[in-house]
Amino acid sequence: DLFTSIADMQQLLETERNIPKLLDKYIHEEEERLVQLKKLSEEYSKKNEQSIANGMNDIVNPINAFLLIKRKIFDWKEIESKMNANKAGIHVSSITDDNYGVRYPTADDLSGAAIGLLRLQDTYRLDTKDLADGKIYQDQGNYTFSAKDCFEIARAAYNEHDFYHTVMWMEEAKRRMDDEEEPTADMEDILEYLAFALYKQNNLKHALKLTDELYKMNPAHPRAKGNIKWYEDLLEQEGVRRSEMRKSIPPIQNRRPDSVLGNTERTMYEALCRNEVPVSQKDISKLYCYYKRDRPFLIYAPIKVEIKRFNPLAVLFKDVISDEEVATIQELAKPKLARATVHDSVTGKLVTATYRISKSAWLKAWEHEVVERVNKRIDLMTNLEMETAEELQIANYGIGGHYDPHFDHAKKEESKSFESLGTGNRIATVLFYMSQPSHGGGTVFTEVKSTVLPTKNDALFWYNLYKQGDGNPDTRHAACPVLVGIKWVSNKWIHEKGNEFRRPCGLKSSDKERFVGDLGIGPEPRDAPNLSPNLGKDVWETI
Ligand SMILES: O=C(O)CCC(=O)C(=O)O
Ligand SMILES: [Fe+2]
Repeated sequence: DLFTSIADMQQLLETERNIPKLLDKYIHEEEERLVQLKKLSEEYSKKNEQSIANGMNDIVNPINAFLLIKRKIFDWKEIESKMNANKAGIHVSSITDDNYGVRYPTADDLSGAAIGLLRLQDTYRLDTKDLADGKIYQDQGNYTFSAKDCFEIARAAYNEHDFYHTVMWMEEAKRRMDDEEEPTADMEDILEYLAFALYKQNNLKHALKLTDELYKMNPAHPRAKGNIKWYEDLLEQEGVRRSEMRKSIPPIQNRRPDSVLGNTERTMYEALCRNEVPVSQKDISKLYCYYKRDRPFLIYAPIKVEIKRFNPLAVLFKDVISDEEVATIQELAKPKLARATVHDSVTGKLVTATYRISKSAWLKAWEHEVVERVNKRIDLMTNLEMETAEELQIANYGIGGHYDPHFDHAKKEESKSFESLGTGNRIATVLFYMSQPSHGGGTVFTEVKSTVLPTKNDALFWYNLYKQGDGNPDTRHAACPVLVGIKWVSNKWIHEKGNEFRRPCGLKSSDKERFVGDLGIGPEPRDAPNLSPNLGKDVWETI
């Protein structure tokens, strides 16, 4: 599953660069082999001339006949092995082998990329023709789709029983075919698939019309005639008279399936991803920024905090990871990137799922000083315990890569999820943005309707659990599919254990912080320098 990460795609480009070299080597070897074969052929024809000159003598004499047969066998063996000694296999496998840096894409990768593209189309409401013209919003790409490309996308949808997109893309393939001087796709295939998808949408008359067209185009088509009869029979069963079957044909009405349209969370997720959900001025007016200075180290190097929303509190730590640190972390993660997994809520085991498409890797503090440094910084940012936190997780999202709405914490009924860690539930999440995709890839909160667009070098933070310990359902969130650009993030999931004094318990779910590090005893940083009461009163004067 190459399509799950951009990092792998970049490696694929590297591999691509090696292909001409490899081809040249192969051609050279083949040329040598052909020279040898040519020599053999010349020797052979010389021998032939001789036996013709000898005439019947060679055959009627038993000794000669024996020698002739023997020679033929051995001569031929040599020729045969030279002919078969084509080294293509070795060269091909060196490109397609898993161990050649990166796996070469397969048909599955192509359909995965196609499905990713369809997800983008739905989420960002992209027009099929625009997309096929290589246009995404204002960005005009360098490439356009041929009829065949559209056909392949439609076929990927068809294989997923997604007839809504099958119709959309087969129609586009058909339109493009009409404009192509040298047709890239097969109109008969398009018509057959399109007809079947329309039948699945209960548009039988239109399916019949297209199949009639197919039959007219090629009366010898292996299935056209049978399909016509099949569609006619189905129409008959619906009570349509034969004389009516080809009249008042309904137009193609391609609506997104109700299963999607009726899903309010999905609809909200997509609207948030498009950043279309307005936030009230009243809510915005309560937000503010402050310098976090409540730790001795931070008095000299305060952290800039931007409160993004309250209830649940979500903040953005500004400029908390440098470009160099990001680059180091990416390099450390690249060789380890593997398709992201999720906890199976029943077994607690890690499994892959279509609702989370990205590649991820875990980095341990001892692997590099940068990782250790970042972990220490998270302590300063959040005031929470790092000993019991999970290792740093690095994620890289590819075409259409996303993570559907979910909770980071385990719900009550999922008690197994973090059992093996023995550190309790995920009390809070830190999400570093290590790149800035130019379109899409936001982090959205579906219950409280907030969108946060990634800003490189910043880290988003929120508490998943109430101070009282229960999971906060308002933290439900998702990663929007990346539309244009690359999305790299790092996650740090902080656990309950060890935070008993760092984040003291509350009694009710309404007991909550107003800002990060709020112990309920100091003034709010909006009104006062954010100095910890534990630092002593005269600290401010000393700096
Ligand atoms: O990448 C994002 O924006 C969010 C990722 C996320 O929610 C997760 O990995 O749990
Ligand atoms: Fe998450």
